Amino acid sequence: MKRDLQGRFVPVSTVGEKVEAFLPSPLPPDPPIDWTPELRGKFDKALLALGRLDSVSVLLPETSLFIYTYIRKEAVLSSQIEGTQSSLSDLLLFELEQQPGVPMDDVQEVSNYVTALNHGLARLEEGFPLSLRLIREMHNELLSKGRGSEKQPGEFRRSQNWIGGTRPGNAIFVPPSPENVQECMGALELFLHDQPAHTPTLLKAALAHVQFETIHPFLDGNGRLGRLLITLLLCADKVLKAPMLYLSLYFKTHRQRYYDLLNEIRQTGDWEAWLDFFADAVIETATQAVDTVQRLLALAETDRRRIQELGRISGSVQVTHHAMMERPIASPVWLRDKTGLSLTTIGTSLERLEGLGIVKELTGQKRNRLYAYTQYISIMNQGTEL
Ligand SMILES: Nc1ncnc2c1ncn2[C@@H]1O[C@H](COP(=O)(O)OP(=O)(O)OP(=O)(O)O)[C@@H](O)[C@H]1O
Repeated sequence: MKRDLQGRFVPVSTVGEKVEAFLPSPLPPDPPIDWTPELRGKFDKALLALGRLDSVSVLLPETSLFIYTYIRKEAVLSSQIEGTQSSLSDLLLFELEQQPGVPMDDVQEVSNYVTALNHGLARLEEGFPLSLRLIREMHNELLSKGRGSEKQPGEFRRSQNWIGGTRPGNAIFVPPSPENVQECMGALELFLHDQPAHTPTLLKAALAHVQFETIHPFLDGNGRLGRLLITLLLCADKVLKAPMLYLSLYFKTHRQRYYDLLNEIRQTGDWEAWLDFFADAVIETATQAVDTVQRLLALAETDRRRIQELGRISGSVQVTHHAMMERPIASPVWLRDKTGLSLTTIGTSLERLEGLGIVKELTGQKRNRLYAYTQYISIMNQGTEL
């Protein structure tokens, strides 16, 4: 559905140039969303896919083990959109204080993303609302260490920014001036808190993401934070009990269409086209996530049966294997601390797991060895390869 311009242009002077900054109208869209049977059908399908994802993550005890690596997979993907060259294994090695195969700044960036997401989830758990304060706190975590630290972590921008182009004059888009950021974000916060009217969560997440990117409230990290916001909203409103839905891979795969849609909504007011894309993203991503969980569970089950056949020693090998489902790259010391088994027993268990081809030693050294649950990592890795 076509609407008028979704805001107004305000002349601003920046970096010696006069340009038109865009001041978006507050959400929700006016006139309201046109729920054609096709769009309604797609949203119903998206909600169904989310429900399935939520039920596998809640009903199966083992899925809680996957979350650790799953969040890290998202961090890798979301940071890759930004141009960071770090893999899931690099991040897991970094967290074990081992040297990853890529520049430290890159992996630090991915690690910050994990910290930001976990911070947001922990605050929600405490009962803190999804508010501007929480968004700024997460931004602080996202940029506080490494490359972004000079880009005002945790603070809304105090200068004019622009998207695309080398200067404001040839930019694709100039977001609102810094004087208007607080007001725009205040309106977005009201919308998130269902004022003046309730908006169903999935629709809210879709609309808020675009509005957040249009306001571009920070100097850097707007893409990553805007993507985090989607998952956080779904968790805050209990659509998902575990943070299992991440659209980064879909946005990365359909990047041009994603950017075009963000741009076009402002001009044409065609929110429905964006909602259609967003629902497709949710359906595909949630379905893939269920598939990943099922493949991981099947792998774990097959490996457990093989371990069973080891006979008398199998008990401690099972315990070690179980711990490696939480950390698919682990050191013997971490496994000892996690399981309470002795280092000697862990060593023997890892040898047996290696013998079965389930784990692989990574360092080739006699000391400070590291073990990877290779097939598990390769299932998780799908889509993250550079
Ligand atoms: N034309 C546009 N209008 C509004 N937002 C846009 C437009 N093009 C891109 N964006 C958004 O801006 C984000 C990039 O902003 P920024 O560089 O601040 O974020 P980032 O997290 O550092 O980078 P990235 O999103 O590439 O990981 C994109 O991910 C997208 O969400």
